[in-house]
Amino acid sequence: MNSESDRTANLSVSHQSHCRMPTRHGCFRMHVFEEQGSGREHVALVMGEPECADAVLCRVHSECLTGEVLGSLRCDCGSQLDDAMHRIAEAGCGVLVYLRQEGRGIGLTEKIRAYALQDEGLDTVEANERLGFDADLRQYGPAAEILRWLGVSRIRLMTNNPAKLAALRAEGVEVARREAIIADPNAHNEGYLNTKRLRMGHLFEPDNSQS
Ligand SMILES: Nc1nc2c(ncn2[C@@H]2O[C@H](COP(=O)(O)OP(=O)(O)OP(=O)(O)O)[C@@H](O)[C@H]2O)c(=O)[nH]1
Ligand SMILES: [Zn+2]
Repeated sequence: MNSESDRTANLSVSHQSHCRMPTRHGCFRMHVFEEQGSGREHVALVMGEPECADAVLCRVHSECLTGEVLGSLRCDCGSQLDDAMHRIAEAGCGVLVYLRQEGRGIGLTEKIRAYALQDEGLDTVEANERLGFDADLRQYGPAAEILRWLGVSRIRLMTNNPAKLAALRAEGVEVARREAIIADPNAHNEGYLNTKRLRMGHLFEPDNSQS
């Protein structure tokens, strides 16, 4: 790992605090980072010694209060988060970066407005556009900085989202491999998952791939 001053030069996130975090998946180290400007508090959950490992198992996950806290079945976020933590614990080493960019970056209020529009028949992309937003406003610079702070440069990324893969690579993270992270569909999220596949290019085949 680089020195503290090397690791914090020109960063838009700054490390705030850390602790031991026992979970039902195992015991992680939890780090909190504050993003300058927005004040968003991003999280990293770390298991093992990822700075010593090659191609660290990694999930970069965006906040979804409804799916993760309330058990909403409108999306697949809750089960993806669970699966990612389980897989990192099974590997004994890995990093979960949890980014506070709710609703693909539009925030909770607007996401719930978008859900209401989806109940009227719009799909998830159309609903964002009707509200005056692009389909996806998320940024992955903070995730790349957090990984660098942790001393992680090469990862195996658990995702189905090729845009996330490309964005992390553009931010300087070396993604050695993509690993699929597929949740079981249900009657409430089938349409959403289809839109992600057809309009947002998400890959839902179980095979892992290089790209
Ligand atoms: N605006 C909006 N955001 C949504 C909607 N459903 C889920 N989200 C948000 O979408 C984000 C998760 O994005 P997903 O597209 O499900 O997954 P991903 O992280 O891009 O891709 P994976 O790595 O494959 O999971 C979270 O921030 C959710 O709050 C929706 O209908 N509208
Ligand atoms: Zn969700």
